[in-house]
Amino acid sequence: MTPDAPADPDPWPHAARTVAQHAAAVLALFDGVTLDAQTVPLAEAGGRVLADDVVADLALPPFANAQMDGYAVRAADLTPAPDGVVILPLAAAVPAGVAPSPLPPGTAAPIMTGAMIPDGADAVVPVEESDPDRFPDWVGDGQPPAGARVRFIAAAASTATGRFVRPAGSDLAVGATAVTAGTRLTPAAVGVLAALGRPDVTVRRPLRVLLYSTGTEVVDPGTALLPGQIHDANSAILRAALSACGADVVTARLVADDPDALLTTLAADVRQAAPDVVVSSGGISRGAFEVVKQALGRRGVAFGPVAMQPGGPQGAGLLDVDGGSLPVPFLAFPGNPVSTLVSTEMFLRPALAARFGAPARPRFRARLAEPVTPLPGKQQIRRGVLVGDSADEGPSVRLSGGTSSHLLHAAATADVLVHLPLTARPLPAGIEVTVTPLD
Ligand SMILES: Nc1nc2c(c(=O)[nH]1)N[C@H]1C(S)=C(S)[C@@H](COP(=O)(O)OP(=O)(O)OC[C@H]3O[C@@H](n4cnc5c(N)ncnc54)[C@H](O)[C@@H]3O)O[C@H]1N2
Ligand code: MOO
Repeated sequence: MTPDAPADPDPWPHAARTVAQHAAAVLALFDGVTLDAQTVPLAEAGGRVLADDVVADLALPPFANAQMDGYAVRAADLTPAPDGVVILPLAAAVPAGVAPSPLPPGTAAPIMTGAMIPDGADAVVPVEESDPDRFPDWVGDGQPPAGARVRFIAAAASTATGRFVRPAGSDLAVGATAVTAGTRLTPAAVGVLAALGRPDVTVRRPLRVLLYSTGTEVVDPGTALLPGQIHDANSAILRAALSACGADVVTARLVADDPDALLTTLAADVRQAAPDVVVSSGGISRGAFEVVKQALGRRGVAFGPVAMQPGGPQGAGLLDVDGGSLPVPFLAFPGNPVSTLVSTEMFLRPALAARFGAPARPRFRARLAEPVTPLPGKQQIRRGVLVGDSADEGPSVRLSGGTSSHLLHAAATADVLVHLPLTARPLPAGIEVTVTPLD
């Protein structure tokens, strides 16, 4: 197969896209991608995206229960003697996990946290408000000896109806939407589904991703380097980021700077692995061996500059490997590792968050700990370490490493991406900038 694209195919219609324009173009690539629903055991559902609303068919809590270890009472029975003390005869103890007998009027039943409130009771007096402030020994066996009584201290007399009672449905009512379709299942959301008694849950299947790291010089970690070779860092970066986004890398390859071979392999992989998106790194700038650009420039993928640093060269489009029958979103990131990392955070993750429920990065403000002069005409994304977070002034950020996109180790020591404003003016220390976490 001979690629029919010239070495440097037409760039974007605009000279350079803005970050927002390219982000919108990347997002639009996913318009035709839908992820079917699949049922998975709840134990495997954390982080997945819920396919359908889950409606509560059980109230949470399912029954009124005690919020404290103490005594189930009728609040109206706590009429104090002149010295403020209340004494009540004791009824059978109520452990958690049983259906108790109704509470005889004028009595108090020892009750444990989570145990069902007996019919007739409407409040719980904590054991600390009895004298002595612990349960009598017989409570472990359940039945009170004849004449057993509890003496409450004066504070207990102010017990109102409902005190330390958790009503049925006070967390979630029957018929309410427990978790909404499209929600990424957090530990708490999985917990709610478990509390509702769901052993499994219907979620969206993961996005299928094909990864291509390009460059004749790039070899797998674990391989001894020959002169001129480097290890493939980009596949590791992309795999980790995609995994955090809930996507599956179905195939990953290292491909040499041979456009014919790349096209042949890519066509076979697209047919076989049926990816939802292909992400490549390298081979897209202005050299003589730009394998991705040369192979795909006339196959639906456009290449050109984005006014961003790092990550200036970009490629994106609907890849056409089979005469248009299998258009697949294709994102071509630049080869420098920090460029791949920043491109992932600026374009891929936001699109996956918007379309498929991947976790979006929160944005927050931090003050520059040092002055910095941005690159004119480009949205510069630096790497930074948060230093100090005063209650009055919020966090500060110190830049980690220089601007160059080969400085991967400096990026690995950073907490955040630092989004410098689009200005050529020097930025003094103390000015606020937007940062996004990098974990
Ligand atoms: N004359 C020009 N040269 C370059 C320009 C330009 O505008 N004019 N842009 C520069 C910028 S900015 C970037 S970024 C790079 C992008 O180049 P490519 O996308 O073509 O990437 P490569 O040339 O293949 O590689 C760049 C660099 O990254 C290393 N690399 C590649 N793949 C990996 C990998 N998987 N793991 C680790 N490192 C990798 C590669 O060895 C190169 O050092 O172009 C500039 N040049
Ligand atoms: O824009 Mo390149 O991505 O700086 O290194």
